Amino acid sequence: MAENRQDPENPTPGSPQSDGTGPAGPGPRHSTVRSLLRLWPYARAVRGRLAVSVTAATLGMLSTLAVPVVLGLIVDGPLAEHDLAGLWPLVGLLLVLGTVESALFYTRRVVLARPLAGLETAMRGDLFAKLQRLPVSFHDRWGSGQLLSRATADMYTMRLFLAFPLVFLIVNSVMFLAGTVVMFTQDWRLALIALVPVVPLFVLTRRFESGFSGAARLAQDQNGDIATLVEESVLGIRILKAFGRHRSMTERFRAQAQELRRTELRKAHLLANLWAVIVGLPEIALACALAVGAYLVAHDDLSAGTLVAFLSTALALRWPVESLGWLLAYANEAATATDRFFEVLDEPDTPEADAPAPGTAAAPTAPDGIRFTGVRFRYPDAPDDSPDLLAGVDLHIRSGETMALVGATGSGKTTLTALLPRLYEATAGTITLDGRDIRELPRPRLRELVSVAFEEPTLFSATVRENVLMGAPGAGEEQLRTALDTAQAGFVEKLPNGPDTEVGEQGLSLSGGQRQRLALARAVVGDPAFLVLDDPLSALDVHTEALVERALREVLGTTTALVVAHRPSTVLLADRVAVLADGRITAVGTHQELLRDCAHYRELMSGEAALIPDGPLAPEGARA
Ligand SMILES: Nc1ncnc2c1ncn2[C@@H]1O[C@H](COP(=O)(O)OP(=O)(O)OP(=O)(O)O)[C@@H](O)[C@H]1O
Repeated sequence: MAENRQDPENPTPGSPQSDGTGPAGPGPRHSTVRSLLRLWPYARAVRGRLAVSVTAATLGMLSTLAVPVVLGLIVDGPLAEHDLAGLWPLVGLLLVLGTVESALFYTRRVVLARPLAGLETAMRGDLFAKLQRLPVSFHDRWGSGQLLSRATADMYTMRLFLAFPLVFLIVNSVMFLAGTVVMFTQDWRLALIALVPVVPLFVLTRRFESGFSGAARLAQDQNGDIATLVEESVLGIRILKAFGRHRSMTERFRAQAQELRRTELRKAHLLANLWAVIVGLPEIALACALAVGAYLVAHDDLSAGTLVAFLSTALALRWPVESLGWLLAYANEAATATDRFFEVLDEPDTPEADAPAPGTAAAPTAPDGIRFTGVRFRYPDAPDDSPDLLAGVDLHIRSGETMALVGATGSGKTTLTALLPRLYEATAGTITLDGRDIRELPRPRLRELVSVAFEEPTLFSATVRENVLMGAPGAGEEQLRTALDTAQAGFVEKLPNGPDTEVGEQGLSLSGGQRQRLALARAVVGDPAFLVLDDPLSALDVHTEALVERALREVLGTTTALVVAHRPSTVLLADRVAVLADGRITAVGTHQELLRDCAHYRELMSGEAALIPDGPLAPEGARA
């Protein structure tokens, strides 16, 4: 079985690199707006509420802007004329404006909270469904933490952007334009002075954006790398402890965390620089406007009330301008999260089934068993100068026959078995089941027909029953019991809740042999027409192995099976044995025939055979 675990000392090969150089690294960087526009198909569902939220926020902002105007009226009117009676209606108006503003603020928040939570759920659901559809080769390339961070942190970033920064980008722009118009109506000279910083700020924010978006992408990718490292360390904690590698793993974690810290500091530095200018420049412009305004009031060229109103308006515009920094930062982070989300969603799906060759799709199938004809395969990331791992495999497993597959370690046995349920696609040649090309079968149908038990038995955080019945969702209690009996999984009855006992994450609360037996039960529960077993008994003791073998023989009598075997005892389950070497099937025959005629087979079996010189597996000569 190909071990896809990571060497604790080396990073996941081919996982997306945080420097963007990995196979699944960042795609072409789009502009922030273009990236964010891709969210529209999801945001469309909440467009009505988004509009209500923007409208409420805009009206709230406008009522904020109206306050300085009323203040100006108070200063130039009732205060200048000592008219106390005229003061109260204007004070009342200020109160109304304050109340309206808080009501609108509440509306803005409430109206979006629920639909955006739904939107996040929908996006997360799409991502998960996509991950289930993507081929195994995709998962080989991507670190699990990269996918985890896309399904969690990135989703949160996108939802938060739609809830606040997006609304405020629109509202603040409207407020800025409205405030500018108000300032020009109050005094155009002061308005021009106050607006001088707009040009340098525009140039600066463009520069900031290009620097910040790179850092935001790097930080999000580094977060994914850290998630991968944490996940692998937790899953592999026993190995790390057993080999005393927990300290070196901690060092690696620290190094990655430091890198992330540096990136976050770079982001903070860029933002701080922008902020210093965003806050500083308008303050200087405002001070100039105040000086000029005071001069104009002193020369009776401007009323004091207008100056108060103008300054209050300009001060009310400080928030839309100052918030620009974090709004842009958030927009960039959301654009990066969107890019990362769609990088996964844009990956080509595994087709359900290839177009059947004309006239063959509905062809009646004959009981022909499994046929590999000229099958070739190489992993996409194999070195260019390496030969194909499978270089023309021809093998016929007759209907109802059990064929053992033996070969040196790394010869490609697991890979060959993985081609049958189309976990990988053969690069050339054909594989047929009862005469029908597997590419013509819809994948769900193919996987109903072909059942698999891998050497590394993966169990999910669910009950034993759920784990086993995964192999045949419609199966009932009787089939469950039969499958558990076949796999000699009697230990299940002794678990606290029998088959309804939850097995921990990856079934870690069970022993290796127990997990292997449950995986075997899962493979046989649906009485599959074709069974693939990848060294299914490797973790069992001799006694249990013998019991499983006896029960398996009954199951194997009704199916066509391919069994990867390392040990003679497993080979004995089979009717015939095929030898895989140099990417081809070099010999096929019964165990005895191969022992007699095939030197490579003798070599492969000799280690085990030597241990049982008088056993039924011993070469003729050894028993003599
Ligand atoms: N996902 C993968 N990507 C790239 N190369 C892989 C992948 N899986 C396996 N390989 C390589 O393919 C070769 C064959 O692996 P495979 O697991 O099929 O061998 P095997 O005969 O089953 O070995 P074993 O008897 O040790 O289980 C190995 O050199 C392995 O490194």
